[in-house]
Amino acid sequence: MSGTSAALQPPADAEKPVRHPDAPAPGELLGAHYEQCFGCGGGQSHGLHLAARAGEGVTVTAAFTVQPAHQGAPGLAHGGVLATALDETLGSLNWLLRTIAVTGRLETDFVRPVPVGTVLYLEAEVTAVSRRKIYSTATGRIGGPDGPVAVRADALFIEVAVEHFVHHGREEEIKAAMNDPDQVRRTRAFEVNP
Ligand SMILES: CCCCCCCC/C=C\CCCCCCCC(=O)SCCNC(=O)CCNC(=O)[C@H](O)C(C)(C)COP(=O)(O)OP(=O)(O)OC[C@H]1O[C@@H](n2cnc3c(N)ncnc32)[C@H](O)[C@@H]1OP(=O)(O)O
Repeated sequence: MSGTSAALQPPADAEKPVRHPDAPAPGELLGAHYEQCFGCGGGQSHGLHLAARAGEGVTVTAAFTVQPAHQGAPGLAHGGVLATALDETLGSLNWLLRTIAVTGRLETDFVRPVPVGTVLYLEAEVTAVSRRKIYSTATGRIGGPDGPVAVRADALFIEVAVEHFVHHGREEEIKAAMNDPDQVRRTRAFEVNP
């Protein structure tokens, strides 16, 4: 069974997404938006280390190998970890819009079990934009980039200002991020008007 709730249907006046002129070129690796991110950061030893790559239009691809630390049942990936991989891939689309956004809603279908050691091949696309709301969809395939779909998701991301993190994040990490020139540079790469 699969389906998408009404909250993830773009309104009639939603617009087609526009790739930002300064977006990374198709084929370019996007890199981590934050070194300590569980999804994409290199600084989390049990993280997913998901490496997303810009595609054509407002699309990305990514791959991640399920590790023993990601198990739910014996030898199988935890569903929440797979949802994280989808969430992270969908979030990386915002590099192409040069918009900072957070996940408001994420609806996931788990179609096939994903064993430890499997490479999950992810693809994501922004389908519509309505003011601050960014609608997107993703799939994760196994056995190869054209293999069967194991997981899929639809999502709604909401655009936020950088102050969202400064206001809500724990002070010690926020201070460290603001004092890290590399982090400031990465954050600016997300913003249209840094
Ligand atoms: C140097 C400085 C250091 C900083 C460096 C930072 C690096 C930055 C770079 C990149 C970061 C990217 C990070 C990606 C990480 C991967 C993705 C994640 O895991 S994100 C984490 C999980 N998500 C949350 O924690 C959101 C928690 N929720 C909220 O904070 C709020 O609810 C928020 C911002 C989502 C919305 O709150 P409102 O007050 O701003 O806006 P309202 O008016 O409620 O919503 C706006 C519109 O969106 C709809 N909406 C909001 N939430 C919805 C929902 N759950 N379902 C359906 N519609 C929703 C509303 O109905 C409204 O629609 P209508 O404009 O009226 O048509």
